[in-house]
Amino acid sequence: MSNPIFIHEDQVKKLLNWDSTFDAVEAALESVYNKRAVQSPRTFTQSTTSKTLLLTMPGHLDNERFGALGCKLVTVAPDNINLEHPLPTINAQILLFEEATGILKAVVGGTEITKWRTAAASAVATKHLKPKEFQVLAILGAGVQGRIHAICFNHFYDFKEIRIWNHNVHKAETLVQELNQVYNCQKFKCCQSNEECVRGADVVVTATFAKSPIVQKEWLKDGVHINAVGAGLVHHSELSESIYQSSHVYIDHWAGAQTELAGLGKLGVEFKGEIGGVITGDLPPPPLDQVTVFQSLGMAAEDCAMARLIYDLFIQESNMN
Ligand SMILES: NC(=O)c1ccc[n+]([C@@H]2O[C@H](COP(=O)([O-])OP(=O)(O)OC[C@H]3O[C@@H](n4cnc5c(N)ncnc54)[C@H](O)[C@@H]3O)[C@@H](O)[C@H]2O)c1
Ligand SMILES: O=C(O)[C@@H]1CCCCN1
Repeated sequence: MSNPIFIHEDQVKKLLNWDSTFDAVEAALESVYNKRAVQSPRTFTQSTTSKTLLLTMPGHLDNERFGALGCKLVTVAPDNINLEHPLPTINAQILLFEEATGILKAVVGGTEITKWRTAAASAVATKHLKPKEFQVLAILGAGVQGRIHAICFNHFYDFKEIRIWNHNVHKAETLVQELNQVYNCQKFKCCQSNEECVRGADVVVTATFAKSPIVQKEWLKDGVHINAVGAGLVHHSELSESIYQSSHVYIDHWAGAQTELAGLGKLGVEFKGEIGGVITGDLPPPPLDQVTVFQSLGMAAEDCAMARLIYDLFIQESNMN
């Protein structure tokens, strides 16, 4: 019996690319809708001696290119950001099993994967819910997810302006400076307020730990698409109740939404369906002038698909050397 291989974060980073990530995440979302994926409910274990939360996310995906049996172990430690030498808030590992024997075949660094697949899920949802060209992107939150969404959406779209706001403005300023330098442009702009950031935007991304709404309905342009990323058991409050009640809200998976977004159900919010149904064409996207929301929770199937992708690329590369 061979030992599992370890694919470390720095190796994962070198193997990741946006187009394959997009394909893997799209396949995962579609497979969940088509019942070709199994995702047992994720568990949440709260440390009693710190703010750290440990989640287990088991899943199986039946897909020729991205099929896998795995489990992501992921921690959320919001105070990591305040350390003298800040660490990422979200850290993960993905265990990948041989399907027939159940033997552990790889431990794949899951922190970069979590970053990339979450931004890619927003890009997949945006593409299918609003198939058109955009001018202005607004990103609320300049943390790990805010940054990777800016990079991902800049890769897939030709935005004229990408605005970034953070409740601690200095962080948004630093990120904007970095991105304008990396891409040798001036399209990244720092906003002093969330309202200034959102007004007139065609696409909005919320990626914060906000515990009260940071986007109000009256700021929204007709036909805007919102990717609400910071959500889950802990809170689901980045958008005002009236946005949830008046727009077309899609989710990544029903089972997760029923438990982790039960609060929205109690407010009378009706989800239009899983984004996978829009990908397959079973659910037609709403008219382009309607406000759409992709309420992202994150799924084990996405992580399994990504771990399989990275595993295959790693083996391919090892065989060439
Ligand atoms: N849907 C998914 O699949 C998925 C995946 C990963 C992360 N997330 C969620 O995305 C969010 C951001 O994660 P991250 O990794 O970027 O974290 P991060 O710590 O790197 O960034 C969080 C940002 O939110 C800001 N923030 C903190 N408290 C705030 C508040 N009260 N109001 C407004 N802004 C506030 C911080 O200044 C920081 O810039 C979290 O809610 C996380 O749970 C979702
Ligand atoms: O789907 C995920 O991987 C993350 C884990 C942390 C909480 C939010 N969702």
